[in-house]
Amino acid sequence: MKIALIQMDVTIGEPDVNFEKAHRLMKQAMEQAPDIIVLPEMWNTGYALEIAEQIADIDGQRTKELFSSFAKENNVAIVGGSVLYRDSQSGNVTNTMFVFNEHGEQVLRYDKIHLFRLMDEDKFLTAGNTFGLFEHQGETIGTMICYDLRFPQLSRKLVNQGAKILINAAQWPTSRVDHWRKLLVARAIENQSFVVAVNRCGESRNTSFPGSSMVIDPLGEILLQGDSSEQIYYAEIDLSKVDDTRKHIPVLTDQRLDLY
Ligand SMILES: NC(=O)CCC(=O)C(=O)O
Repeated sequence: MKIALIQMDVTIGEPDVNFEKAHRLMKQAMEQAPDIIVLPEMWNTGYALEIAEQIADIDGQRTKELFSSFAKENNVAIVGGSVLYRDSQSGNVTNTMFVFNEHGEQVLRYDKIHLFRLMDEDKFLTAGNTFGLFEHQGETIGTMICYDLRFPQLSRKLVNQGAKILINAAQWPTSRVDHWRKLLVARAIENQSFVVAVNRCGESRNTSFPGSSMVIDPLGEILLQGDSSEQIYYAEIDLSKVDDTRKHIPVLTDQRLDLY
């Protein structure tokens, strides 16, 4: 399975600029014919949460149109990072990931379940209540958005439901990049899963973002470590490595779910 990681800079509060860029980078990513494209967190607007009502994608219309047509035309699945989304009925604003399969069909909507207070998400956004899981080429993939990474219970839940790859889409600042790297490796080792993590790069409102997108294998080996520039990275994933690792040390089988 070949995965393209789109590590993009995001222009805060400017959906038109970000849509144009995401589309351009997605087209560029197709030059190496990936099976899946992954975008970072809230790539449509950045954290301009105080004007969320004006700039959020209403009912995800624009995002869904782009992903559906692109996926179908290019025969590629899209894990759409996340977008700032506004529901036209309830008015609720969410940090929402859409996944489209290679036929252009939506296969997942996941609203971030852990809102990050340090960046005021709790003041402006509504948290989701469901999990990020979808099937691709007969395999189960689990998804998380940024801060979700700090909750090992969530990734274990996704893995217990069959995930062999955990994807995290993020806007994780440079000041805590050390946590980012260590937690990603920990999630891969403890769950004996591939971890594919796509972070934004660049700077917004005096906060810098390190890029540092990563791909880690089920033994915790780092297969890809991004730098801080706008880039598309590629990783080939051999899922038999997950089965081999889980056979060698059967952590999932040995869980005491009767006790915890
Ligand atoms: N966008 C986020 O959820 C950021 C999470 C973060 O920075 C962290 O330290 O956790």
